[in-house]
Amino acid sequence: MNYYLSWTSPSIQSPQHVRKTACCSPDLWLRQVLYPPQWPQSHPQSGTNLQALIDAQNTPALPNAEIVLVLSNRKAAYGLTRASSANPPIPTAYLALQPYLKKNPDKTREDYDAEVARIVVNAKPSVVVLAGWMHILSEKFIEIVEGRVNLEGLEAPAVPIPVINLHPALPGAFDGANAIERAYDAFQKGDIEHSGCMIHRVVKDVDRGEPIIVREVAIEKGEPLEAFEERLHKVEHEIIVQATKKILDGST
Ligand SMILES: Nc1nc2c(c(=O)[nH]1)N[C@@H](CN(C=O)c1ccc(C(=O)N[C@@H](CCC(=O)O)C(=O)O)cc1)CN2
Ligand SMILES: NCC(=O)N[C@@H]1O[C@H](COP(=O)([O-])[O-])[C@@H](O)[C@H]1O
Repeated sequence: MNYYLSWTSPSIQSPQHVRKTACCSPDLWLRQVLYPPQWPQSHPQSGTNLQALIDAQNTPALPNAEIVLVLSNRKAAYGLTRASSANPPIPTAYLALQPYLKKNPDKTREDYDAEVARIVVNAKPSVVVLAGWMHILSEKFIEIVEGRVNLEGLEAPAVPIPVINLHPALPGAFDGANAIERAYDAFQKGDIEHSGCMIHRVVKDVDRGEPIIVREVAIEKGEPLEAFEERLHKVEHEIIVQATKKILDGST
């Protein structure tokens, strides 16, 4: 069954005209927090996993795919540039936590997550992919995108929307932020022999969802962190497309 896939406010029309969508937003999913070894999110080196998905559109890796919306939680995010520079350009949107809380002093972080969920559900996606999104999503977000909780003024999703995340470590190894650097340091101490990356389902507990694709990545003795990181990112760019396709194909 051929799907016509578009992203973020995507639409997949199968021959049965079942309207499904996959939702991919580098900043919703790829937002990076600034920490020393990482690029500032405005740096042209960031959003590379989004770029992998952009490049995979309408190829055998991701057939009939088209990204239609990119949501950012940072104005300067280079993912926005990647999206608007794509051919055809991909529409973008923006919602950041702190400005939201400043504008809505009576609201909470969970309310912010609910608004993020509103944007996502309004796109009617079949999947939400987190790929560098550095904000821990509350259960409220998950409940809304799965249709278990209704949000005022929001048409609930027809089917639960799976949320998947790209994590630059092996299952249960280095949960949380800065996993690449922590794994590299652990290797230097002789605590691990290799590291890896995975795509897993997103649940309330960070990085503890069911793995979908797991790939080991070697760390070479004496190599600088940057060399390991480059090798790992290359693998990430493969698995993020593969895992998204698996979810959309219903093969996982
Ligand atoms: N409910 C879930 N939310 C998120 C998950 C998840 O598995 N469940 N994965 C993360 C992505 N991630 C690791 O893969 C990750 C991102 C960010 C953090 C973190 O500590 N964030 C802090 C600090 C953020 C900041 O400094 O701005 C926070 O959100 O308060 C840990 C793990 C995406 N969300
Ligand atoms: N815990 C989540 C996490 O650390 N995610 C990491 O953010 C980077 C995004 O890169 P990109 O902006 O080049 O796509 C990726 O390395 C991804 O594994």
